[in-house]
Amino acid sequence: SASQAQSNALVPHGLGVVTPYLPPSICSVLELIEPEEVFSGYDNSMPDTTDHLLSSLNCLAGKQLVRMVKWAKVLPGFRGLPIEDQITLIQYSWMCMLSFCLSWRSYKHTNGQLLYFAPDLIFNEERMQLSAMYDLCVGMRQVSLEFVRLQLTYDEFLSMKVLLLLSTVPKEGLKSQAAFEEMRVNYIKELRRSVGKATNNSGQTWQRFFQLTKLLDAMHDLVSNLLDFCFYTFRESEALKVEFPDMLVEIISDQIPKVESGLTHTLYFHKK
Ligand SMILES: Cc1noc(COc2cccc(F)c2F)c1-c1ccc(CNS(=O)(=O)C2(C)CC2)cc1
Repeated sequence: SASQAQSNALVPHGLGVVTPYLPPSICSVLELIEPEEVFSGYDNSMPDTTDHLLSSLNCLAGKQLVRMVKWAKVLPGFRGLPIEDQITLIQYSWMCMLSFCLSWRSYKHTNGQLLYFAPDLIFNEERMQLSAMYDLCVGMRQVSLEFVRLQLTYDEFLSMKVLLLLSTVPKEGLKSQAAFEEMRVNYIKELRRSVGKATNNSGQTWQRFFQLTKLLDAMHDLVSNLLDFCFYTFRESEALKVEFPDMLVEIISDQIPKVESGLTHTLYFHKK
């Protein structure tokens, strides 16, 4: 059996004492491949204007997307999916992933008080008002405050983030639905392990797992409003003087027709 093979795969070293070889755990790989924080390059000396704020958010999103694609390519199990499915999953989940990472940074750096888009682009109440998406910012801050209430751990965050990558699929199914479902089940197990660690495998484990999967479901409702705002801003970008980097233009142009013709399907953990 695999575990027998594992225990036989003893690694001899200098002292003649052998230690059993154990492959790195999934959560240690997720910690290793997590991208560094990105600076937005926002010119904080300039007065805040709506178009300057939104254009800077877009520039930041473009940089974060480049890192997200690099991250996905080394994400355990993702490379095994057909390239078309890899592209589809990133295209459908990018807003959800960026938002979830925003919530984590806001939780870690500001305890859910501010929206920590980047070290040089932090939204306080005033910038949220000026951004023309106050309600969306408040919604995001609520997610951050939920992380504070739950004292979300890094390992729980990392496995939840992979589950968000694997939560929006084409209605007609992926090219390799079986490979996708196997990967998704593995990361649900990984989340379960992270929750077990966070609760010392007490009776609280299942209650916490329930709360975290409820939180994942809630992300989709917020993100669908964000996407509406995104598509509107994208269509009116000339008139609104909001710049979109090429990376974003490409991904949004592809995504709009699919979302608006109802071709996407979100996998919820709980019934509505
Ligand atoms: C970067 C980045 N870090 O998190 C997020 C997502 O979270 C939110 C983004 C804005 C307001 C919120 F309340 C959010 F929660 C992004 C991000 C930035 C730009 C775009 C595309 N542009 S856009 O039209 O959607 C817009 C938002 C600039 C107006 C998409 C994501």
